[in-house]
Amino acid sequence: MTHVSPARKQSEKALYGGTGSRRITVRDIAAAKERAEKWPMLTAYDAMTASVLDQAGIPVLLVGDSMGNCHLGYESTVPVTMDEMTLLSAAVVRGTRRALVVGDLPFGSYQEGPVQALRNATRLVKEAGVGAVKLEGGERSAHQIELLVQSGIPVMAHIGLTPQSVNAYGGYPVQGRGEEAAQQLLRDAKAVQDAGAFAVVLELVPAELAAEVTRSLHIATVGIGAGPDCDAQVLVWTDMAGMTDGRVPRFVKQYAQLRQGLGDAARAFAEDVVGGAYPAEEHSFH
Ligand SMILES: Nc1nc(=O)c2c([nH]1)NC[C@@H]1CN(c3ccc(C(=O)N[C@@H](CCC(=O)O)C(=O)O)cc3)CN21
Ligand SMILES: CC(C)C(=O)C(=O)O
Ligand SMILES: [Mg+2]
Repeated sequence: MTHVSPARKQSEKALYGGTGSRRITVRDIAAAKERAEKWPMLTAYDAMTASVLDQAGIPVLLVGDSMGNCHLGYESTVPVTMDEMTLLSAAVVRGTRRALVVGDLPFGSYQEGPVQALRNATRLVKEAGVGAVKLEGGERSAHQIELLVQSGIPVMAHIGLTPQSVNAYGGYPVQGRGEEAAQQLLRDAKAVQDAGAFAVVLELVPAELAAEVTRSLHIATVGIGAGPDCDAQVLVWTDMAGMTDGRVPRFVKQYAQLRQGLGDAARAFAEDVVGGAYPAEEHSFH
């Protein structure tokens, strides 16, 4: 007879602040919605940063295609490839023990249709070890979401502002303003829920509309620039920690000034080397 230990049966008490050492799953996300419990999500692009965020108790880490502009030096998320996503997603999985790691499907990796989406999502699950994937689009991506979910791959959807369409928008404008756009957002939200998504990112939509979507869905909403009433909130980690160079979007709150701190450390090291203060006796061997 199979013995199921109490530890294994025990479900996660809270997504943030929970004590469980096993990895968070999409079932824990569903349970948090039942408890009306809010939770945080951050992006991560490498094992070291991911380990810091994991040890801080962040329950869900997104290997965002924002790696394009935040980590790889591209202008936007558009050039990011499946090879890049797979490499960095594997690093984030290796750097974490508890967080659910979600991998973004990059531009061009799912737009051809459900079969292409399944091929690329399967690669992220098998080669990188992610627990779920994310893709952009509401009604327009419902068939992709359906096949992935039917195939056993949990999907986080992403509606409102979908940054992979930056060339069509001509920028990053707020979405869902006006009655017609609001109705479309509600249809998109219902479509991804019906397709089987376990959560949906709402990006850059009016707070009142995001609250209405959150009330009308049984899956979790994850807001970014979508007001305070979503079930969860996500930020790009470099924005949140003050590491991003230059202007950050209005919805960002900076909780540290790592860019300043790292620059200060580099300048102090450089001055010590130039002035002969480093290495000192305690750093030397005889
Ligand atoms: N560092 C970073 N942070 C992000 O949040 C992010 C990325 N990169 N790359 C991918 C997308 C692009 N995102 C963006 C980029 C710019 C704005 C922005 O500046 N929006 C205007 C609103 C304009 C309006 O009022 O219509 C703003 O002032 O916030 C928003 C989201 C969100 N994502
Ligand atoms: C901002 C989040 C939702 C994202 O898609 C990303 O970082 O790529
Ligand atoms: Mg993304």
